[in-house]
Amino acid sequence: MPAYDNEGATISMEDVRDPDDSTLRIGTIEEELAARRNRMFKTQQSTVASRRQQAVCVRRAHKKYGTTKNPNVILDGLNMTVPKGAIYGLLGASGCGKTTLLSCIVGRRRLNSGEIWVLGGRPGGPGSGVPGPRIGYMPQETALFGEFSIRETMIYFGWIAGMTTKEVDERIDFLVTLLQLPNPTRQVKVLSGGQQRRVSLAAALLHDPELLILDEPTVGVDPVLRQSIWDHLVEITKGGRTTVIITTHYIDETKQANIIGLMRGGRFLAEESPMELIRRYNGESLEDVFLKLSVLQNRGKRRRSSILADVVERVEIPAIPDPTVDTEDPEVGEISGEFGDNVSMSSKGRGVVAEPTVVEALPPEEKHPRGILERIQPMKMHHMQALVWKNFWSLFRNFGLLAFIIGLPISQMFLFCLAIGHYPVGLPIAVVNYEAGANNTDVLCQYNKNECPQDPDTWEWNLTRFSCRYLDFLSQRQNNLIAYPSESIAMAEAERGRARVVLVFPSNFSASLQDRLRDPRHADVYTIMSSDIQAHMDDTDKQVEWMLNRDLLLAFMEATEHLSGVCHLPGRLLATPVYIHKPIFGLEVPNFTDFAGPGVILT
Ligand SMILES: Nc1ncnc2c1ncn2[C@@H]1O[C@H](COP(=O)(O)OP(=O)(O)OP(=O)(O)O)[C@@H](O)[C@H]1O
Repeated sequence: MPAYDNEGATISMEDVRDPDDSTLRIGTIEEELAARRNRMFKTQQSTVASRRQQAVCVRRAHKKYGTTKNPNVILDGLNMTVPKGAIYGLLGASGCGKTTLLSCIVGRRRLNSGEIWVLGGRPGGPGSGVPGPRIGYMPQETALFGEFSIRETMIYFGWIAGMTTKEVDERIDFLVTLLQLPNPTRQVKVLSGGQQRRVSLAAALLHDPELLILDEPTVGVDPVLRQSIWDHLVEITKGGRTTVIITTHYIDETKQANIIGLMRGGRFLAEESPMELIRRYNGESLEDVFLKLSVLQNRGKRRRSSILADVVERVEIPAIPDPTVDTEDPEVGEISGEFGDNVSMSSKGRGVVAEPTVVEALPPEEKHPRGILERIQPMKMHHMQALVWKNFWSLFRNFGLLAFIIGLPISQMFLFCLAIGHYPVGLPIAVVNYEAGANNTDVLCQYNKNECPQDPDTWEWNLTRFSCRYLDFLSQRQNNLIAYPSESIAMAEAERGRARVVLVFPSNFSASLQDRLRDPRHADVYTIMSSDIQAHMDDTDKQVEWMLNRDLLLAFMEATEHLSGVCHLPGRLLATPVYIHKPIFGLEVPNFTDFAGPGVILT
């Protein structure tokens, strides 16, 4: 009785091999295919070890694009088995998902569910060599650097694969001859599209990988060259070390493949040797076979029932419900007979001709303990070397980009030093000086600068117009003082952005200040309030606000020091009792450009 996995797939012939029996040799691909045909319905147990023996083994692959509500299902439970040493032709209509499948195999995309084993490991997993020098991948879209010559391109990819420059040079001559490439000194960007694709193919062949994955390598290639490419593929797979998976739209050229997988509707219609397919379906060509199988699939006939009805006892098996499949759609739910697993079936297995099933789950996935170093995968030296070399030359040869990269920070620094960080001068300061009189339009009002307002006999103070003294010193720091007759007008102007600060001096400012200093114990709130200069700051620019604030305080200190001077009193008598010495480091007058420059350069 055959063993089926939980989608009803029987287990492949290679899976039945004892994984521990290392003496068991895989024969030629033809022998293997014949053996599989004979064992098509034999009970076999699939093991991880047996899957890892294949070059590529895909099991129950599901891949969809789009949203959950509107999914575009590309791979729908696909199984694929590529034995080592085979040329595997992957065929299918445009858009059926060949590239998607290949990019999952090389680890560029991930399946939504299912298993992929490549050269015994999981793509991207530890020890798989995928991605890495064990595989050579020629993508559909070339990934070449236009500024490089053909030789430099080969050196870059050779270094990535761990080759030395000497080894690359030795290989270039052979590849140039094989693929009829132009002179290796020619720049890639001046090559034709077909020539560029051949350079891309050369890059994949360069390091003689164990697994070659070629996505339409013969597009735009003339028939003679196409033949020599195929001859080369046949040659390199002869020894059994190299495996090739190749997609093409020229169906008949895959006659030289050992196995072809005909892909349609997210699954394989067949996975067989080309000659056997032609014989079995009595087709004139592979194209003919593909057409017949497509018609069968469209009719809703299961390949297994239609092809193998004559060899299998007809037994009805219950369907395995699969919520992802629309049971009303006759296009979906075909059996996709994989040669590796022989037959798999979907949820629409209702009424399928098959033997009774024993549903077995896939073997558990191998768990690799991964250390932190393994997880972050530090870059290898030869990768670093190749990347630095590539980036250096591609920059060096692209003068516009180089000029931009060097010129941008220089011009940024230049503009920064020109425009930002200077000491802010000429800031508009609105002054409402009620002490000088509401009608006073002269912001620098009159006062006796060198006369001491202290009686020399009684030492009584008679402080007047101290606001004018203060404004005099402030104007030496900020020279754009504008007088306004009232606080409301000045505030309105500041709100329109015409003043950075509004200074208001109460009408009895000097007298109150004098009272406050002379007899602080009896100074009431009114006296204290009216002896303050009221300042309303525009705080949108913190740096400017900070410097302006500093000027307002320093001007007050200078005015009081001057007053102490003319009265022959100690200079700091009226100053704030905190003495700021010269800075230990930095400048006494701060320079914002010096302070912010390093940050801007780093940015
Ligand atoms: N990144 C993506 N996002 C959404 N849909 C995608 C994406 N890549 C491919 N598809 C769709 O998946 C389907 C299969 O694309 P894929 O490129 O795998 O087909 P293909 O068989 O390689 O086609 P061709 O032979 O023309 O190269 C297409 O319908 C395509 O539009």
